[in-house]
Amino acid sequence: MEQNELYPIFLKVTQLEVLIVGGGNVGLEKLTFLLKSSPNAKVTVVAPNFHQKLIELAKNHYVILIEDSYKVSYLTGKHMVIATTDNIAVNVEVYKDCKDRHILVNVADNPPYCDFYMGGIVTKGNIKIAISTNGKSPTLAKRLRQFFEDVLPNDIDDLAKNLNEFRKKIKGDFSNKVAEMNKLTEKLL
Ligand SMILES: C[C@@]1(CC(=O)O)C2=NC(=C\c3[nH]c(c(CCC(=O)O)c3CC(=O)O)Cc3[nH]c(c(CC(=O)O)c3CCC(=O)O)/C=C3\N/C(=C\2)[C@@H](CCC(=O)O)[C@]3(C)CC(=O)O)/[C@H]1CCC(=O)O
Ligand SMILES: NC(=O)c1ccc[n+]([C@@H]2O[C@H](COP(=O)([O-])OP(=O)(O)OC[C@H]3O[C@@H](n4cnc5c(N)ncnc54)[C@H](O)[C@@H]3O)[C@@H](O)[C@H]2O)c1
Repeated sequence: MEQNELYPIFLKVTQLEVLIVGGGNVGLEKLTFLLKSSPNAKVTVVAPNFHQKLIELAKNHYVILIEDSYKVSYLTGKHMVIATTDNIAVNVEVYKDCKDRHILVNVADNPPYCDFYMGGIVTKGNIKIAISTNGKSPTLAKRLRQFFEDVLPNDIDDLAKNLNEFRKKIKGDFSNKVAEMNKLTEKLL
């Protein structure tokens, strides 16, 4: 069976600088899901025109809008870039500029021009699940996200917090804590 070899990491986007190039439908979609997962993410969006809903969304978050066409200088200080313009040549230019500077880049909806994919994301308090279909079906990623949002109980967060409290109370060294935590959670599955 073909295996998904992508390596998921959970980025602290409050202490990273994210740039979105293009502010249309796709830019809005990517920003919406980024902020749904990470409402305090620091994001800059550069485009000559912005979708009205993107302007509204930016107002309530740490999002800076720059009304301009893409220029390489906008990459300065950025860790991660998502290109969403309707101009393929511009998206490829962004991709190449980022590769030259070792900046992680995603050309939305264009898998060969992605260092990383955006995933379907489920958040319940401290618990977060990220879903990838290896780029095979974004629609399936969306459906799986909806499924897990529905079936994961809201009090899963209480469980995480209680286990955190319990761990603090266990006496002994690290290996003793591991053994106690495993014994307590044995029946969870
Ligand atoms: C998960 C999600 C996250 C997000 O966007 O933040 C996401 N796409 C979402 C929705 C969605 N996007 C599209 C449709 C219509 C489906 C269709 O047309 O078939 C729908 C469904 C809908 O809207 O209902 C269009 C589309 N997307 C890609 C292609 C190209 C291709 O498939 O080859 C095309 C066709 C473009 C064209 O026709 O030209 C590619 C990518 N989209 C990814 C992520 C990455 C793979 C993730 C994975 O591994 O599964 C990847 C590879 C790169 C990337 O963009 O990072 C978000 C759901 C969020 C949620 O609901 O939770
Ligand atoms: N709309 C969709 O759901 C969808 C789905 C799949 C693929 N696509 C493709 O994705 C691309 C973008 O689609 P869209 O619907 O977001 O388009 P759009 O027209 O809504 O938005 C394009 C955005 O890119 C900006 N832009 C154009 N040139 C730029 C430049 N030089 N620098 C910075 N920003 C620039 C525009 O100002 C605008 O904000 C298109 O190529 C489209 O074919 C769209």
